[in-house]
Amino acid sequence: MTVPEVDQSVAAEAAPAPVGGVLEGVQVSCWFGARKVLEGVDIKMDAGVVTALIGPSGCGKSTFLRTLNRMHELVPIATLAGSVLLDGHDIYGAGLRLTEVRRRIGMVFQKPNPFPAMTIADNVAAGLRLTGRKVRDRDDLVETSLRRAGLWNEVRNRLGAPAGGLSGGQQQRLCIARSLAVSPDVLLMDEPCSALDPTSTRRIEETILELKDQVTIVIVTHNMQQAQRVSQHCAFFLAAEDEPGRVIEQGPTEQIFSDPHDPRTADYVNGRFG
Ligand SMILES: Nc1ncnc2c1ncn2[C@@H]1O[C@H](COP(=O)(O)OP(=O)(O)OP(=O)(O)O)[C@@H](O)[C@H]1O
Repeated sequence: MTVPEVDQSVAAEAAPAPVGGVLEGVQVSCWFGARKVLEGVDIKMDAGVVTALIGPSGCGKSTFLRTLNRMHELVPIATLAGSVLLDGHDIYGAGLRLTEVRRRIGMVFQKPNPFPAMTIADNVAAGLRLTGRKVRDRDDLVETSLRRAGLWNEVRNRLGAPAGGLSGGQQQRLCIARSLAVSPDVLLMDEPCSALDPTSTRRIEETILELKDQVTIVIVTHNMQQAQRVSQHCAFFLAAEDEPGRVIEQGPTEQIFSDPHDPRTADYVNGRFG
């Protein structure tokens, strides 16, 4: 029996275009007080692509991530140069309000941070209140968001129970659902699995891959296997002694891991330091 060939052009046409924002850091430099910690970072984070930020501790990955939804400025001594564009509009410019920036560019943190005494359903809807959004069918939004975060089947019968009763991995997926409920264009994830066991980690990674074409994802990770499993674009950050961090190399994840151009990238991805 012959196996029919797949017409790639038809398959490509049939696949829906990825949804999500295009986020671009342009010559981003950061300071804490007089200390410069990041130098001239240029990274384009495309829709339909998971971008991984990798590099040893202290090289500025989280700082860069926090510039991407204006969380960097929450630190009183923090300053920034350069620009961050969301679909071509500067998120630091006058045209975009801060609440709109934070709605369109969500963040998931290292440690799951649901409101523990609040119900599971209320946690999902909490972002609506914070961003001043109204929805016609709250129950539908709760279900859709939990489904997108891969948590629905596990919690559908206890939506009124407190979120504090969920496992760590479930709490992290609840936080992802809470972020998704306000329809962000971009989801920033700062080591989202570092507090989780391997099974929960795999579940989050599956969720990331399921969401890839629905929202642009940028993830900071120390786990090289994770970067390879979930990302398609990868940027390697490094800070030399007493120097600010910078991007040494970036490109398709496969190339960064199999054929890095810079010997420092090769040393890092092969575990020779960091
Ligand atoms: N709130 C802050 N005040 C002063 N310095 C800070 C602050 N946050 C970060 N830094 C400094 O900025 C530099 C970059 O830190 P950052 O957390 O961005 O690095 P990182 O690559 O994300 O590290 P890790 O992988 O350990 O999280 C470090 O030298 C750090 O000490």
